[in-house]
Amino acid sequence: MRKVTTLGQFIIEKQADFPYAKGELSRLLRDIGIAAKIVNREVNKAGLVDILGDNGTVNIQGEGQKKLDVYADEQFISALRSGGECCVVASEEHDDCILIHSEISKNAKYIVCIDPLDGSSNIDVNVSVGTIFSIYRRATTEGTVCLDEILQKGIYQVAAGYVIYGSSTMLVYTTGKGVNGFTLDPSIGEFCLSHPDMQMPRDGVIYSINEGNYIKFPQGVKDYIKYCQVEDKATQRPFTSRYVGSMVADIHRNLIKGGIFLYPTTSSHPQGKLRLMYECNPLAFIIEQAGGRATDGHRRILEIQPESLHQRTPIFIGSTDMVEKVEEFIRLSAASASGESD
Ligand SMILES: O=P(O)(O)OC[C@H]1O[C@](O)(COP(=O)(O)O)[C@@H](O)[C@@H]1O
Ligand SMILES: [Mg+2]
Ligand SMILES: [Mg+2]
Repeated sequence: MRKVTTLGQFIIEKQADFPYAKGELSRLLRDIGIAAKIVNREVNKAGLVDILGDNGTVNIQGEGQKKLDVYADEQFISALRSGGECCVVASEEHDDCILIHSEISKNAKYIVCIDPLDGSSNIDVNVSVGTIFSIYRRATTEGTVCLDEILQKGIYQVAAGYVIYGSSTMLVYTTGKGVNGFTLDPSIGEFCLSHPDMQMPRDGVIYSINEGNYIKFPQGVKDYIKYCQVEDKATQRPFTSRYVGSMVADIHRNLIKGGIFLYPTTSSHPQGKLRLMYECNPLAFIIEQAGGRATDGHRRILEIQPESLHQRTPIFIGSTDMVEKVEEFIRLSAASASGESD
């Protein structure tokens, strides 16, 4: 009989890894798990409840909000508000951060940055979507939290994770001591440990990029895509192109099978499309903890100093050998471009 370890049990067990832990982070992760179950319940029957389609509102990114974006946002914020361990939330769906003022959270020291529903373009077509979260700790609980305390480099995350609402629903997270995956067992309503100590293969044969933007990509990225498509048995090329269009789903597949996900700058997104605080930092923390690599083409995503809540960054994330290869192409193309100008 397979031993069942629920997320709650696992979190408590792992608390021992942190001698000074008082259970606050454990309770915060518990609250996120609860909201994920509620969102999962609606996602699973999305066509039967009024949760598909546009919400008729636009977020600060200028993107039309889907009903499920707003619903998921409300569920996570309400769970964090009633849990008492979170003092502020920075969400993709809100221009400014949301201060949590309540009696139970007056000593709360955790900052949560969240993409409540990732892969919005896939909601209405029953393709995997997700939730991404990143957690920081305040240095003090004195006074009201200010923006500088939120705009911390990714290296200072105390935990990060994602939920994938796919053929099964999983929650994958790290607290800086490895990556573990839990699958929701609907029959007991619990996330159960199914993927202990996840390790990302050092190399892979899957590349994941929206090639529809090809002409808008920097030369180094175009060269890398050509490299992936060349016939070469020794290096198992041509590689396989896979792109779900939900970052969580593309990253999760590559975490298990090996591969690289690329979202470079494009002429329509000169800073890149994906958001540093609640998409790139948390997924970079997970992938690095699983033995992979995550950069903006030049430096670690986790070393980028954030300047604003919704700032974007180019991202190259996945199996270390593959990310190093695309960085090499980016360097070479920059070198030859500068060589041209001399
Ligand atoms: O349609 P594109 O330009 O390929 O972008 C897809 C990317 O945009 C996203 O949908 C952005 O995330 P949101 O859905 O949370 O806004 C990512 O999940 C995905 O990787
Ligand atoms: Mg997203
Ligand atoms: Mg989103």
